[in-house]
Amino acid sequence: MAEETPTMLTYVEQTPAQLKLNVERSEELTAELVDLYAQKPCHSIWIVACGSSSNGSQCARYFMMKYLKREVKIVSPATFIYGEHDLHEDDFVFVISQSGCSTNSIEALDELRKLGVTAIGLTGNVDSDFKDHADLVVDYGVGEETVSYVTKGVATLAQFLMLFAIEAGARTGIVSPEQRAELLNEMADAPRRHEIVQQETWDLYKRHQADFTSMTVVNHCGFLQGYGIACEGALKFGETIQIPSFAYEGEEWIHGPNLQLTPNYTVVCVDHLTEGADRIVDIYLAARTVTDHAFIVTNSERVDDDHAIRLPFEIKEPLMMPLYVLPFYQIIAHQATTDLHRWEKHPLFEERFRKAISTKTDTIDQIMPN
Ligand SMILES: O=P(O)(O)OC[C@H]1O[C@](O)(CO)[C@@H](O)[C@@H]1O
Repeated sequence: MAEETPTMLTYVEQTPAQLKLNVERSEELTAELVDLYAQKPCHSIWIVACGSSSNGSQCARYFMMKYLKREVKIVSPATFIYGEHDLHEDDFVFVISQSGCSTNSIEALDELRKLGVTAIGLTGNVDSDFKDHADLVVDYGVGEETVSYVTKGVATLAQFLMLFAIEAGARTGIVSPEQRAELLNEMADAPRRHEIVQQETWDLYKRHQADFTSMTVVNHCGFLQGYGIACEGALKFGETIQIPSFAYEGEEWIHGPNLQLTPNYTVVCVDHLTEGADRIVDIYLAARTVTDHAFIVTNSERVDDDHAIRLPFEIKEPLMMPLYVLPFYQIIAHQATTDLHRWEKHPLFEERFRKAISTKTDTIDQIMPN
């Protein structure tokens, strides 16, 4: 029997097993990057990445800052190449591309070489074009993912960056052995939590299928790691459902973009579960006064269950939550696109835009044929 073509959902469902495998081989998985990091005291960390690779980094950013006690800067490859590359001599820089085929990320590796800096490329495909442009190619451990609307790759990237922070922190004496053990122990529960969120999302989707298949404009809000998750949600909804979909830091949303709110808008909030959590709930409740199409990931009792995704487990380190909250967005993006028969793009986009400008090398057709 012919094998079924994998979909986004195939890889959402594979994510818990990959998260489990990777946390169990934390030290080995991150060793190459940790060795380089520990060679000399680091000033700041720069991550150069676009799209989901940038969002996965945004999801891990505050965890990395907390456990490495360093600034972590995320810059898009073009911005880096065109001018924002004034590196301090002790800065630690790497470029991320899951496919290893994004032309802007490949050029950022070339830019690093021009600047005389070791060009480190973090990727899910070590045999991609990255290998011809990097001094060191590091595999972040996604396993296989052949669908270009990446899902497993985003969660495992965020996990890799968090594991890197734990192991580099432990190696440089910032993270104690007890802290390391506690963090890895909680991360070992992320696969189970991921499965719970998958189920919660299917329940929410079934209750609100009419809402999720009638969205016209979506505004996504969150703070800190909640903002990272919202950024990835905005990208996925935009890429797949093909509707205007934007992410805002919560307070930024209510300082302007909220002025366009109508009962037709969809608003999605992600509670980051620490200081400021009340504020995101306030923002969600304010949005609900105008539109019924408002949803939130939260454990707050101020919010009714009907519009909420709950996280019914003991969370000690909320900065880790992207590892198991991302499927909320991924499942809705997949299912709404499927229900709406919206996988095809506009014919002029296919015929003209794709020919007018490219963002990936030709190798992408072998790496992500689906
Ligand atoms: O991580 P990569 O492979 O560089 O891709 C970055 C982004 O490019 C896209 O494939 C669009 O070209 C996005 O789906 C993806 O998030």
